[in-house]
Amino acid sequence: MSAADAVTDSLKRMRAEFGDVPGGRPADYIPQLGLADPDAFGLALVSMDGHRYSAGEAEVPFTIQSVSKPFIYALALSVLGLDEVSRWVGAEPSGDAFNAISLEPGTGRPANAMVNAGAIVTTALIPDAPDEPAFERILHCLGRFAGRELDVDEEVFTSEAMTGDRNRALAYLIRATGTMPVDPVLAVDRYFRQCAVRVTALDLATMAATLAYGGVNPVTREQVVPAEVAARVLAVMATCGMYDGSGEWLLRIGLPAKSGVSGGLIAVGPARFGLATYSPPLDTSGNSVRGQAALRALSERYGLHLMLNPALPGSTVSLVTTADDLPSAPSAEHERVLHEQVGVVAAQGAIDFTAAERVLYALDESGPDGGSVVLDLHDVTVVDSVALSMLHIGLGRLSADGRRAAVVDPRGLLGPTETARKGTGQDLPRYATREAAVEGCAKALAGED
Ligand SMILES: NC(=O)CC[C@H](N)C(=O)O
Repeated sequence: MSAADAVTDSLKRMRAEFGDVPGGRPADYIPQLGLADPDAFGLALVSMDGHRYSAGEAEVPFTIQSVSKPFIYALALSVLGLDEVSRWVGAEPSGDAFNAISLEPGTGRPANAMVNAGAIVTTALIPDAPDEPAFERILHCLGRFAGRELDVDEEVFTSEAMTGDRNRALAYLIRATGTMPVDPVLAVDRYFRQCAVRVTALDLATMAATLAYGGVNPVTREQVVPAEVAARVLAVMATCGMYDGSGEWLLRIGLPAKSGVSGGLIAVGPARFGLATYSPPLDTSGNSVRGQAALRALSERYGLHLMLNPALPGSTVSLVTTADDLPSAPSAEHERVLHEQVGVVAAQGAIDFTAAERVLYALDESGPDGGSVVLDLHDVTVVDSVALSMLHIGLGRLSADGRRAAVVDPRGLLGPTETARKGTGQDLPRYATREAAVEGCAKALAGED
């Protein structure tokens, strides 16, 4: 037993609670999928630290089917860029079933890359690399998202190839509108292979977590796609990932998601977690019945809705002071200066745009006008590039207003002094400890007095 088993326990509870939700049946239009065990039910969660939790049949292999679509869209965006991909595939919810003929009037572009029409085109857009044919590239990309080498279930592939006339027809129709980059037969063959790649719920949760973590696989730590690509894929998943049920899903569950006809389902909590379920019985839209029920309950009970972001007061600035908590000074005069004129702002954790605004506001509130302020970054773990330039500009403005600033920056988070100088127009004194910084400010003030 370990403390983190509490997370596993909640997945197990979901499995017990929703394991016999009735309704739905495994897809059988691909005959091989009809053989799936309808009672298999696996759940998995992967955190941004790469911690993996699972319950039930989370390591039972099944074919990825449409859950591959966001990842191949990610590959296409990384290789070709958004503008080029958008010439071929749109990003509007189709409001139609996954296998609908949803082509944009006028251009003939498929509505989005999450429905079959758009996914077939997206797959067809992936070019051969000098050392890797297109399908190998697709397979490797899926494997990097999953953090292990994946393979193709040849039986499912053959089963779909023999019965997939609707997708073949779709591909021909797209070619007729002029938006199919390769031969339709080749495109569909590659797409069927991609759909037949074998994964487990744990793999899918890792793949979802990679999208959540800005394109970095949190288990292997590999940057699989750039952060901007991951963000765009999540945007399309949020609006189009659940086919004609996408709006309702975003409304109620509030997580970018993608389902597949073999019973896989992923949901992404950006910067928080990747979730996946596997349960073959599907509703009429082609989404896993139990998977949806479990994810809905998880989202509601644990407050995971994307738009539900209660701000955490006190999470960035841990101290704003003008006089308290300062070390005693060697002389009475020194102490007076210290207490009256040196403020301290201590920040903690990761500093992004939102956190930087809090820090800058606290700097203004701290200390008297004309006094000094010490910005203590000792407990700050990371400053992103946006926050970095905000801090430099803010500190520069302080000194332009006649307030002396010093920073406690033992790990050099504000960058080399030269960079800081360029940003702030001043030589910002750096100290290793808060005591030294306060002392330094007080001495400087006393010297000026
Ligand atoms: N929604 C899905 O998972 C569909 C994938 C399946 N291979 C098809 O094209 O029909």
